[in-house]
Amino acid sequence: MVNGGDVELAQAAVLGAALIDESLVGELTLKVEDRDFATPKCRMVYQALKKLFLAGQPTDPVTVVNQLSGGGEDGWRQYVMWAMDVASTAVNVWEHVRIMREQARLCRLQELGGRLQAAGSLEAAQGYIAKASSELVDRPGVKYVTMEEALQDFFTRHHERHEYYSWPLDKLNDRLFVEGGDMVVLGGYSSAGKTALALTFGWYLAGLGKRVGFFSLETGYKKLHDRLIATTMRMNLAKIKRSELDESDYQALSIASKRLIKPELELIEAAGMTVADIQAFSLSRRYDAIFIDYLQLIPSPQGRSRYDAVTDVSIRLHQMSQTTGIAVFPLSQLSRPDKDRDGRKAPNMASLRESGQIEQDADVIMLLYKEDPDRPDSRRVLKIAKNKEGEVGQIYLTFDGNTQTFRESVYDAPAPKPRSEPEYMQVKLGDPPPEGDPWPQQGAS
Ligand SMILES: Nc1ncnc2c1ncn2[C@@H]1O[C@H](COP(=O)(O)OP(=O)(O)OP(=O)(O)O)[C@@H](O)[C@H]1O
Repeated sequence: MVNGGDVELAQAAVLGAALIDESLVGELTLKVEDRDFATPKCRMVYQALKKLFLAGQPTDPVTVVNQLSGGGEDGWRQYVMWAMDVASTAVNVWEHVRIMREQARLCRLQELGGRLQAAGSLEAAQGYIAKASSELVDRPGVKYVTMEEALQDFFTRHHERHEYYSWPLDKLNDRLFVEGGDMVVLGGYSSAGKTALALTFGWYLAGLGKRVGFFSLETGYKKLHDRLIATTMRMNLAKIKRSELDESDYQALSIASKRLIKPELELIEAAGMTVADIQAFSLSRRYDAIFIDYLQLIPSPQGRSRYDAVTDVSIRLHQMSQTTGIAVFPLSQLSRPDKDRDGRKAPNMASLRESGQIEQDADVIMLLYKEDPDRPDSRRVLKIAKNKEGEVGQIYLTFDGNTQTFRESVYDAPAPKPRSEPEYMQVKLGDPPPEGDPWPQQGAS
């Protein structure tokens, strides 16, 4: 038999850790089920924590005791204090979760054993044995559905129009079916405008009511916010940078201030953050979508080579999107292509720098590049290079660097390739005139 005192100890250590370190609660709610707590009392505390967390309220000891006791004093305070005492720190919480889960499973098996002993028929005994075997193979976190459950879920899901993430570009709305749990990579060469475009996307999603985190591993929040003001207010970025705003600018900002502070977009200075840090922070801030600028800057413990490190980060980001249900938008640098004869070779998925793993993990890959690499004001091409749920293709965008603003180009086709010299000049001196001379001499019949 599992010792009752030991069982309660591991559970109390887990609950105590969550009470000591509030940032753990999000991850616990995803990884720990109610049934992992064998004791009803511990389960109640866990349910109270979850309820508060999901309602966006604090999960500190005072709030939790209040939630449990409904304002009246009935012993919960002593229990909560004791649990925090048992844990003392949150450092070993995942080891305690493992012990607690094993003990809970053993308790369930022992209970089934008792029922088996008292079974009144062979059929009932077989039922208990089947349950016990599924307890033994059942792994926490493995989700599975039968065809019957899947069909029921299908009807529920498609009864109403499914809401996918929206984009500020109509042509993306036509092609992409992105939802929570997807990983969408935005790749581009340096200065192509990845950050500017990602900020535009993040701002737009936040405006639609999503909670969005923008993790920048390369830029401070002030620079990002200057850009956001330029694009949302259509103000000249250089003017903002030089602090040359005039009276009318301040007036416009003051009129727009409500609109500027409403979106739930947060800018995070994330230099040095690992994927685990980003995940824990995102869960504690309850983000629906996160942008990460940019993937190659995320440190990895698997740092033997750049290839290993980037591969590891990509796998972890993918796991994070899948296990948390957060839509993850990592930005990625591209390696320079060999130019083709026109000097315009477009990037492809192989250009995603340093690891082919990114290509494997992403649900959608968009690549942003200048149509004419030699012109700063060139149109941008947004190439949908991978789209698991829809069509690939490309979209032409104009980019106004002054206001950091992207728009769909009216001319929806590649620009004509420049010719180094007019065709007629390419006829070498001494060659016979081309047939059907398109530039006949004046007066010739
Ligand atoms: N005041 C300005 N006027 C015009 N263009 C500007 C101004 N400030 C920045 N730009 C342009 O805006 C673009 C911003 O690019 P952005 O930083 O978003 O690119 P990126 O792809 O994220 O690059 P990196 O990977 O180097 O961070 C650049 O092309 C830059 O030249």
